[in-house]
Amino acid sequence: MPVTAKICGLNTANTLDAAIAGGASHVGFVFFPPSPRHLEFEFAQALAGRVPGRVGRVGVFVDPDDATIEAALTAIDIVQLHKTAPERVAAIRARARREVWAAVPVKRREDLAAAARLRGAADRILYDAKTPEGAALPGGMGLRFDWDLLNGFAHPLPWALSGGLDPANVREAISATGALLVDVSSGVETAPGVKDMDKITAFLKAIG
Ligand SMILES: O=C(O)c1ccccc1NCC(=O)[C@H](O)[C@H](O)COP(=O)(O)O
Repeated sequence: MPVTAKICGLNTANTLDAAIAGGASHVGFVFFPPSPRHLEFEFAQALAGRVPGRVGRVGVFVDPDDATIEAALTAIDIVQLHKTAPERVAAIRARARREVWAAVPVKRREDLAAAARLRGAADRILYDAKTPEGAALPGGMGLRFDWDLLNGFAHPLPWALSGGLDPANVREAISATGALLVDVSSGVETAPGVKDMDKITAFLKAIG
């Protein structure tokens, strides 16, 4: 099975185009004002218009209210939720009528128990590195977790691997975990929120 990739936190036309040209299966737009990758809805819509139908447009949210999701729906195909309780994930999925991914932050093996609670609520789990208590962002911080924690884990849903991936380590991450979908943000940036076209291209080449 070919491995595919989501390039997250895209915020310029050039870097979005590089992700599409490089073969990304998904592109991510962040709707979370504290993030350096946050997009206004109108701009997200303009970016979304550049994305061909074969590429999934993923909206990234942190425990959003209904109005926030509603405002973004015209720009996205998939809702990705962080810090959102399973019952709320299910409610958003029912209301938005979109595929829903839910992040499971991982630092220790016991963190994986959260995955089972998403069965029936989400369509896909995004295993991501747990960010420190009090951190401004629940993702997009370039942190990785111990990939061996996924060894032998019975995944309750389709899943993707995220957290601290970059062009140099993504191949090893895929070998270690068997991931078929990988997700990256900081690893293809030159500074927080500043995506780099060459790094995007290198990341997508590395998984091919
Ligand atoms: O990227 C953000 O700014 C962000 C903000 C709020 C919630 C989630 C966020 N990112 C989620 C992602 O899907 C990232 O791609 C994922 O956490 C991996 O990030 P990185 O470790 O920097 O590659």
